[in-house]
Amino acid sequence: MTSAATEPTKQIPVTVLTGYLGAGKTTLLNRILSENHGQRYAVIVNEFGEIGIDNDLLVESDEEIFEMNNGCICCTVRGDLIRTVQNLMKRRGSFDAIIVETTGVADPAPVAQTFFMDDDVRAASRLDAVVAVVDARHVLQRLADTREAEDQIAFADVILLNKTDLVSPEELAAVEARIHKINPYAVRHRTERCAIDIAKVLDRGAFDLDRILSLDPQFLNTGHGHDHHHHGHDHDHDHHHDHDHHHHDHDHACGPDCTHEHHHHHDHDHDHGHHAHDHDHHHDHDHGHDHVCGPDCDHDHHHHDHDDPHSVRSISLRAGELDPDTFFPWINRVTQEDGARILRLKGILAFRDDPQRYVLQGVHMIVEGDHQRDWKEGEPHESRLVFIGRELDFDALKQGFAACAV
Ligand SMILES: Nc1nc2c(ncn2[C@@H]2O[C@H](COP(=O)(O)OP(=O)(O)OP(=O)(O)O)[C@@H](O)[C@H]2O)c(=O)[nH]1
Repeated sequence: MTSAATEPTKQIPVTVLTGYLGAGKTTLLNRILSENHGQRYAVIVNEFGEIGIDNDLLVESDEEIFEMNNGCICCTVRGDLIRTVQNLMKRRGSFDAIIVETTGVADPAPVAQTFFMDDDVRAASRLDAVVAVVDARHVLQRLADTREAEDQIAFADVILLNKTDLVSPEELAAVEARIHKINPYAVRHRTERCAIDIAKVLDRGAFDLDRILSLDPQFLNTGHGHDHHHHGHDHDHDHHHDHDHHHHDHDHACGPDCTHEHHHHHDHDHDHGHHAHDHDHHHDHDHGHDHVCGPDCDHDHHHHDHDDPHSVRSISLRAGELDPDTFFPWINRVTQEDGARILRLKGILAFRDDPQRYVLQGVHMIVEGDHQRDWKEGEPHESRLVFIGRELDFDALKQGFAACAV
């Protein structure tokens, strides 16, 4: 094990975990956190959507989890990420490696760039690999209707072709061929539920700056536009947004009317060795739909243009206890009828007379759920459900969910 005390100049390896919504990033992270590998990881998670469900879906572990909960990744990820990493660097020696889980709709390039932009961060850390988890079942669809899915694959050093159980061998071969065409350089592994030897994912020393510069000559050039159109592949995407990530400064602040909430890292109490993940979110969660920056916000909203009905948006619903006899028929109907538009759904649910928390997860029409753990003493029996998708009927979802409350 490495510690800053013995090797002060050792750079901390950073793994950036990417992959589209629902591909299996959290599943992989949970494997990493559960495995007995003798390493200590600092994990930074960033999620799309306002209520901190992802953190609740992580296994309880000794690891420290820093959550950057920004509904709109394009606004704040880099400033927040730099601050988070800078803070981490002050406590070097208490962990061996950093894992950054990006939100499913993120282009991984700005996240990776962060580790080259800031001098302190660059001196203290080294980008080890960009690992992309790919949903074998849905990836062809995603490549057709988003550009982030392709960016994620193009930037990856290691690709886990996951959910192999949901496709036929022929479909799998077609998906592999497509991925190879986008990125012939990445090491590919086929996985089911991200089952893989962790050594194949972490500490690979795989990030290849030369290759990235050939994809994106501006990668290190933080003052200029970040032009992704260099992949040299024959994709026919309609690039309707301009990828000028670099207009942001590192430390930009939103305008006075911006309703974003910043600084959401919950530094899980480290003094007790084992952290009670009490998820004490000190930000209020009263957002309804995705918040929108104010008129003075100078951010580029290319990732999700809030006015574009086709862009990816999320809604967070809350209720108390639910009646399972109403809820399950409703959610089945919603996912069957609207499944095509639902990129992702996640819920932590309280059912009437049920001593356990129930976790519900879905990607399009595939939905699964299970009890997670007992409700803790004094923990409010609250239900939270997040939908992320395109052209969702927010009012209908709201009403439908409300009707399931006891
Ligand atoms: N059938 C099947 N389901 C899987 C596999 N891997 C993950 N899942 C399920 O797919 C859903 C999404 O997995 P997550 O690990 O939460 O995906 P994610 O990429 O973290 O999702 P976001 O954070 O929302 O982007 C969950 O219900 C998983 O249980 C797999 O190999 N096969």
